[in-house]
Amino acid sequence: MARTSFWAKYWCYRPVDHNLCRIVDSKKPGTWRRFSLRELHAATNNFNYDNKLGEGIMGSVYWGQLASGDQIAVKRLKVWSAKAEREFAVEVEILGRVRHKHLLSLLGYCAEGQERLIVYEYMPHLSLYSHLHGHIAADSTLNWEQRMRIAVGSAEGLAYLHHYATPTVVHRNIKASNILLDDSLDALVADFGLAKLIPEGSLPKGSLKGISGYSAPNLGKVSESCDVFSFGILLMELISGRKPIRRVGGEKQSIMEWAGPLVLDGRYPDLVDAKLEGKFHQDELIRLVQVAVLCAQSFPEERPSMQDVVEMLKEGGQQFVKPPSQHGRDGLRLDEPVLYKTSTEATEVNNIFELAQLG
Ligand SMILES: Nc1ncnc2c1ncn2[C@@H]1O[C@H](COP(=O)(O)OP(=O)(O)OP(=O)(O)O)[C@@H](O)[C@H]1O
Repeated sequence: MARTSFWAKYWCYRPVDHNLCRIVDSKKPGTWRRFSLRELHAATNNFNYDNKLGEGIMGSVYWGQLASGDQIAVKRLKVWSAKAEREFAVEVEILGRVRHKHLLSLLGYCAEGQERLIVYEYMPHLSLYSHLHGHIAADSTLNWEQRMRIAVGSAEGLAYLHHYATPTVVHRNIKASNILLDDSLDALVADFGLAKLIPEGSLPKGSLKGISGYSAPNLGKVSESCDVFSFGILLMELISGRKPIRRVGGEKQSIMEWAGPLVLDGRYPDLVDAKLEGKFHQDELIRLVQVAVLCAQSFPEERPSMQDVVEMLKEGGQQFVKPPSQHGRDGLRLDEPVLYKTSTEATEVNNIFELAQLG
């Protein structure tokens, strides 16, 4: 079967959305600078265990407070490229220049002796992971509107990295713990581009390839489409409140394996996190589910670009995936969505679909 093409055909005739180019202003520009090790020791109480926010594959993150009173998060890299201080600084400075309101910007770095540290603004509302599955999950109910804003915001951040940053950046590690939430619970994509600082072979095999359930099945070259796949998983996680991988009867089940039959039966409301107690926006639910399914397709060339994703998430009224009731449960695989090319056709089906499935 010939692959690709829908996106090429559909999107190449669309006017360019210049909004994406315009949203480059950061909420807080922050002042980029080099920190001394001494200053960071003082800020984090000597990297005290009590200050530790968590640990990832590249190192531990500590909460700290500068003499100015500003709160920071300091990532202390445990594995770093043998690059000289100067080279490290150059690479981090490139990342530091990437500024967007939905990207967690770097405030600076420290490279002294054996230490390599990266300094970020501290996000008191922590990560999406903490809200959905972590230690604050029991007390947190992100409502539908907040989830929708997180979906659109993180898509915009990622689209900026893929399409407008100079140089463009493939994130490589999109997941709920790398989506941080600001004071208004808006999303900031964190940790972008850091994988570049890690030398080949210094991490356990597969650690960046997402043992956690976010990684695309297509092996080989890391590209933007791998981020798009992970973003699809993230969307389904945001809708359902489920982890990307669960153990069911001793077997691992991916979130898409769980969601697939529900999507095929058109039971979209059954995908929604029970914590929302049925309070969600039906049209937006359809949009989120369909975009999630499109992003998580097996074949990378069939996935939309992040720019397309932003437009689809923001635009109401159009359906991009033929509803399952139109071609039968056995006829549709998640990696073979049937796509509509005209909005009229889509609208008609959408109406039938809404009446039949959600009415
Ligand atoms: N600026 C920040 N403000 C608040 N919490 C943060 C900040 N940066 C990171 N964290 C939290 O610190 C913890 C560790 O982050 P880290 O990025 O090291 O690991 P991770 O995201 O869990 O995994 P990975 O290493 O694969 O990215 C995570 O829970 C993350 O959400």
